[in-house]
Amino acid sequence: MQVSIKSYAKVNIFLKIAGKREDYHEIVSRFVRVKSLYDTISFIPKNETNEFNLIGDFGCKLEDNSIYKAFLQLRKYCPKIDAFFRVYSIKVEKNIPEFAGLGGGSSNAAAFLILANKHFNLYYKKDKLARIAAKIGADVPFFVYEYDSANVTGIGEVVHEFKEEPLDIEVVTPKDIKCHTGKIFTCFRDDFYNEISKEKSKELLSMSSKDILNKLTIEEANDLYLPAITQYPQLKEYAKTNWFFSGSGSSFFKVK
Ligand SMILES: C[C@](O)(CO)[C@H](O)COP(=O)(O)OP(=O)(O)OC[C@H]1O[C@@H](n2ccc(N)nc2=O)[C@H](O)[C@@H]1O
Ligand SMILES: Nc1ncnc2c1ncn2[C@@H]1O[C@H](COP(=O)(O)OP(=O)(O)OP(=O)(O)O)[C@@H](O)[C@H]1O
Repeated sequence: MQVSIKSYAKVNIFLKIAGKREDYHEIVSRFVRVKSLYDTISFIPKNETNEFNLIGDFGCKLEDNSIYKAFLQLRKYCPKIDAFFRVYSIKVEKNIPEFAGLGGGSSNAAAFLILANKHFNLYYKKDKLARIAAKIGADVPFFVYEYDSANVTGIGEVVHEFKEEPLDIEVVTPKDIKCHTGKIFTCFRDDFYNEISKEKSKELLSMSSKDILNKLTIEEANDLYLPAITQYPQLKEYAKTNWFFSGSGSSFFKVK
């Protein structure tokens, strides 16, 4: 029986804004998993609390943890998991930095859903898991599909695999800069708002990640880069030739 799973980080090869939806923004993006950077999530048969018990180095309260949110969502469909997680704990070996644009929290939630789906023999198809995932966070459906590379649109709920050669990605995360996604989107909305055209979206979604990175500058590839350096000017010290910016930051990446 499988009791542990790798929970990979992602980078956004490009990230453009296509519109607004209530407090959120619709995105057009290529997500690529970083195979060298992952957390490990395990179900372990020891829990002295008789409550849901999450062990790991997190910077947030249990109620805010994406894994706990995933548990609450899944429990609606499968109440028996409640009794199981009073006896078992969830242990997370955390390597993906937080507030880094690498989707760590979202990846952990998806990994929990995938592992639970196997462990409890639920046989939920990916589309059903992705619908549950969308209730937890914008980036969670991408991670549920386990694609190495995918085009992601809507608020993150539309995920299509993009078949391309595997990419070896190097990531640098500034240690002292924690980028708050909401703050950066607000800055984008107030001072940088611009929507990508349908033609440009189509073009980018059809290009390989390597071609996109050869063609675009860091500012062109990621609409959140200028708002991010406006909010966190220290980021500029990390901007180097041929490096790109992931999500709402703070991580930079390049393809090796
Ligand atoms: C920008 C990306 O990193 C791209 O991968 C993600 O879409 C961000 O996803 P995330 O960190 O899971 O973001 P959330 O925690 O859901 O949202 C934090 C805040 O960012 C803003 N937000 C987030 C995602 C989105 N598509 N539009 C937004 O405007 C919202 O104000 C939201 O309240
Ligand atoms: N399982 C988790 N692992 C890491 N952070 C989590 C988790 N659950 C909730 N969080 C919280 O989510 C917030 C953002 O962290 P996270 O690493 O998910 O996002 P991020 O680096 O901004 O990624 P992205 O913007 O690409 O989604 C922080 O407040 C963090 O404490």
